[in-house]
Amino acid sequence: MHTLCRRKSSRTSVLLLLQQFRHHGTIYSLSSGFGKAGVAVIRVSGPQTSTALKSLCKSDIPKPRTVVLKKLFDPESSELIDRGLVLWFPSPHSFTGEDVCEFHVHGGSAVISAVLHALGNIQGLEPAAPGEFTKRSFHNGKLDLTEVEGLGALIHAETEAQRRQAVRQMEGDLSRLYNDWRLRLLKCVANVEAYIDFSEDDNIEEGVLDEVQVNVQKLKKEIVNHLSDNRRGERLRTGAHVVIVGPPNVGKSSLLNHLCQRPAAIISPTAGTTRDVVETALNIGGFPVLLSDTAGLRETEDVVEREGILRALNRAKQADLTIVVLDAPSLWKRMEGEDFSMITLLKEQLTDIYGTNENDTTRQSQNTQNQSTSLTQDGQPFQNLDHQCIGLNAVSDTHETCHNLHEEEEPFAEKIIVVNKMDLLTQPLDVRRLDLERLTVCPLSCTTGEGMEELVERISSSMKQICGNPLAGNPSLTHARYRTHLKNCVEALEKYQDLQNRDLVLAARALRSAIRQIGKITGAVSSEAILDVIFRDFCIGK
Ligand SMILES: Nc1nc2c(ncn2[C@@H]2O[C@H](COP(=O)(O)OP(=O)(O)OP(=O)(O)O)[C@@H](O)[C@H]2O)c(=O)[nH]1
Repeated sequence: MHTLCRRKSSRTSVLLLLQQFRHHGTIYSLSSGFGKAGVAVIRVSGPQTSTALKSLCKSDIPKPRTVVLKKLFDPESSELIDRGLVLWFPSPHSFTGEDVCEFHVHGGSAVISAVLHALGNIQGLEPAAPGEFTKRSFHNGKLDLTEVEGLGALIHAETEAQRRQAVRQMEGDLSRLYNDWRLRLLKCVANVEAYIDFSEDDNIEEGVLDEVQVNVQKLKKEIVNHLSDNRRGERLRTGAHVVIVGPPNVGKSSLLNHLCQRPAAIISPTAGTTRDVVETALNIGGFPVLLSDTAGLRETEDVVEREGILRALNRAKQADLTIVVLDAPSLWKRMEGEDFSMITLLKEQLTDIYGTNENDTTRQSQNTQNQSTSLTQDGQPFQNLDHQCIGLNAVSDTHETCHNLHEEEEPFAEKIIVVNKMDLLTQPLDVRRLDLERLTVCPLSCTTGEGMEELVERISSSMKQICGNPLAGNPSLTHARYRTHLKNCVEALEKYQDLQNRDLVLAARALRSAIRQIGKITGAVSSEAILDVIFRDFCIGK
């Protein structure tokens, strides 16, 4: 235990020493957004900050963390640049942990340029790289990597739910969870190493390994639970994919335009107008949605349209939520006078859309196992028929082949059936009779707007399922890299369990590897290459 701690503390001090030398320059940048604004904030961080402050203000440094109104001058020409607010944050009580100052000036581009130019002329000052202030903050122990990424997510947050999740992460909720796991594992490894070192002298408590085993098992269960989240946190951070599909001319583009309240897609009475995927980002009920309109699905010889249909099916396969649009007049025509159940009818409608039947599906799935693209008799490339299973799963669970193919399918591949153009019906169509388990049917008229509110509510409640409540329970796993490291961690814990009775030295090594994996999430273990990737997404000035 002692040796372990000593080794760790000497490594930590070398790391700290390295970090101190790594970022010795003084950086400056505009920290508020570009474009005209009432106020712009220019930030400086590093050892030369006080020099920069005195040079521009032509006065002594103000009291720490107190706003003062100052005239700002160009140090070279002594010309007045602007009058603004100045703040001084001496190290270590600053965002970066270094000496920091902020100039809050008028937001015109000429003012900003003049202040940046004046700062650039001071010896030792250099423009900041993207995310460099935050990177310094990380290196100085102010934020760990999960908090850094929470801050990044907060800056990019566009909806209320995204903001809530990001604030929680920035405030250290995930960091606390992962650090708790890391500390518990450190305790386990310390006990195992102590057992290895001292057991022969009988100097170690009985049952220490049993206790480790119990703790490892408990921890593994907690991590596995955390991983089994249906990627809620990631979906909330990046946006859930909602895809509109259906036959041509049923009003898919009209629906997209209605939802995003702008003419994003072309609407026309000509069937087959939409050829490619049209994507737009929306906020539905506080959740981020990436909504796609797609080409109408039908048999066609047109090569461009076929490519559009292939893209539509691909998009639908990746969707978190699929909105299948049908049109009420054709649905009504099919129901009129015919005596078959709603399930059969709907199944047929979906089969029409996805153009397959049970036998086809079996044949097609064999095709897809062998090759993703095959040729039709006339030598034309065939679309990847794998996608044609979508929709049928929801209707018939007896579709074994479909099911097998979709074992990997996300559980949130939900579907909503929209019956559009209700305004054209002269006779009532009781769409409630179409309600099926797992499928919601929403009657709608894009022309009159009737049914739109209910549809938005339905999408919104699907989003709640897909993205979860960011404030409830344990914090969500928000980044794919956390998932990778946690999976590796679970594997290492399983390796420990496998080896503990056979080779304790190797088992201890597996435990240490599990600790390293968690350390990589928080940044306790990091490399410049990984940091570069993480900070690359930050803007300049942050
Ligand atoms: N009466 C009526 N017409 C509608 C409604 N929704 C859309 N339309 C009309 O139906 C036609 C087709 O609408 P689109 O939104 O282009 O249909 P689409 O499904 O995107 O068509 P494709 O691009 O061919 O796939 C247009 O003339 C729309 O004005 C509706 O609720 N009622």
